[in-house]
Amino acid sequence: MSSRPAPPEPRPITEARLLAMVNASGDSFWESDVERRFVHVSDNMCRMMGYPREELMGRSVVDFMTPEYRAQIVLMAQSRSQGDNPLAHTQPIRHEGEFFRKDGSRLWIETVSVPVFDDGGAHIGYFGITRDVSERKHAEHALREANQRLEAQLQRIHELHAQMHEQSIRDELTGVHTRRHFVDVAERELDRVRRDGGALSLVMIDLDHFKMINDAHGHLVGDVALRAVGTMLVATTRAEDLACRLGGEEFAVLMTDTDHHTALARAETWRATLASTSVLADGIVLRLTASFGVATFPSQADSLSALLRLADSRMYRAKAQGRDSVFGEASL
Ligand SMILES: Nc1nc2c(ncn2[C@@H]2O[C@H](COP(=O)(O)OP(=O)(O)OP(=O)(O)O)[C@@H](O)[C@H]2O)c(=O)[nH]1
Repeated sequence: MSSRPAPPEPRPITEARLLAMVNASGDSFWESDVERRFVHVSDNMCRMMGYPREELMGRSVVDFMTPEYRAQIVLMAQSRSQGDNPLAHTQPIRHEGEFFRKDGSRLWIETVSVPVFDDGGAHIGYFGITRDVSERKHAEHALREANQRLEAQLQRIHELHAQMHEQSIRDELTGVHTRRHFVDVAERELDRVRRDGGALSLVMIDLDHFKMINDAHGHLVGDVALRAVGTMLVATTRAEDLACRLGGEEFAVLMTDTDHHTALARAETWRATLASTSVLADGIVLRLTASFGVATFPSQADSLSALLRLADSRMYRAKAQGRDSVFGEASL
């Protein structure tokens, strides 16, 4: 039977072995006086900084910091000295920043430092462990950049989405809204009036003798005229109004919170504007007029279809009485 080997003798830790252990950890170790001038730097510290030991000894750790890092350290020192915690100066502090290496390159490091006191309790300097965190910092930077790119792409997608939506509800030729969008919004607005009270009005607009323009000058000239009407409506309607092209040379404007009297006056303004404006198309000067029918919800019609029918019939009354005019209830 073999006897068990005797247990090893406990070894007291010596400074040399302690340093070997610190070096084996891969971290860098240093000690400074109260002015933060190095009084000891480990092999790893020299390697990491790219300096021979003799060029580091006696220099202040602050000399190697980038200006941003220095500013951060000054701020930290200020906030610690302003604090009322008497233990503040005995606590370890952790900070991150960039050092300049001997070859001028920058190195991201993380440092934990603690104040050092002599046996009599006098503050004699600092002890620090410093670690190269460049890889993590570069990864964080790359991640931040990737996030920023992603956010920019998302923003662009939102913009395109909004642009596509805007295009889908706009009539391509005239720039006013499409009939479908008009019906959606109008139904919602009628519901709102049913719920909250008030009134809204609809103006139906039909260009006069438009066929003659097409026949005399061609469809493209007719298109220019339609575009001019659209531009005039977009420019002269309020943000809360909804101008649309119902089809062909027929337009409509839905006016929220507008009584019949006001709607008639607004329609008269559009009639006069159109009649006094010349449109230049392909070298031809066109004079346009239109007939307007005005109807108001809920006093004159109880649904959207009834409102459209009433405005349409009044628009035909305006045509019948000689065109270039506005017809509404007050005209009866
Ligand atoms: N250029 C062009 N013409 C269009 C468009 N849509 C409809 N039209 C024309 O608009 C004209 C409408 O004519 P009509 O409905 O007879 O009415 P009008 O000539 O305006 O006469 P009144 O309405 O009675 O004053 C037709 O010639 C259609 O071809 C379009 O998108 N572009």
